[in-house]
Amino acid sequence: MKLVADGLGVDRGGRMVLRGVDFSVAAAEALIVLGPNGAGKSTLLRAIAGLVPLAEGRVELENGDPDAHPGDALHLLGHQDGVKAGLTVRRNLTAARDILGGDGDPDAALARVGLGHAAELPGSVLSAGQRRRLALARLLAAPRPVWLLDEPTAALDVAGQELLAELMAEHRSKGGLIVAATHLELKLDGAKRLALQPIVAEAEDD
Ligand SMILES: Nc1ncnc2c1ncn2[C@@H]1O[C@H](COP(=O)(O)OP(=O)(O)OP(=O)(O)O)[C@@H](O)[C@H]1O
Repeated sequence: MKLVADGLGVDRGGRMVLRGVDFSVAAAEALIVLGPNGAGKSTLLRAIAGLVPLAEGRVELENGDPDAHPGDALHLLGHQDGVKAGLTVRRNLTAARDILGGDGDPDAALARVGLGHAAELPGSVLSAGQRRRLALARLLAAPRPVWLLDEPTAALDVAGQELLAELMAEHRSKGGLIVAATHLELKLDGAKRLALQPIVAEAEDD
């Protein structure tokens, strides 16, 4: 399994925000996407997930399950944690597993991210860091090989960042691959790097 982008370009609102993006990430590898605000990191993850169309180039999951839609092979953990406020923490996970498929154990996932004590609480009472931990638990409850992580350390305390590093290492050791967008350093041993810069509007020719 390999995630490959070749000459990828994306237009948002009539302006190219990504152009000529090339990368290749194989099973057990990771790619860190770096860049300042507005460089197109989130857009790239959404383009990989098929949530925004490509204006140029291609991105494909090679040697994945030929019968599966590429979107079924990935998780996109975005800025929004996707926590349903009216559901309990456990129900948040079981609902996600029902929708996404998979055979992960929700209670084991909650214990792993340090939310075992909160299983019966409504999602609405979780703190920002707990919401992010619940989003990480979703990666465990509905296992998928490709993790697309957008600023995954956001709201996590030091212990939470250690936990994230462990989960990412375990995922790779099981043959998963990771693309993570960040402003900051991430603990991802041997990761490839892709540096994005905002595309400055080109001067118009008269
Ligand atoms: N729906 C949209 N319509 C028009 N422009 C958009 C849209 N979504 C994003 N953009 C623009 O695309 C560019 C890249 O945005 P993106 O959110 O991908 O950057 P980012 O690198 O993730 O930034 P940050 O570090 O601030 O999260 C920005 O200039 C943004 O204004």
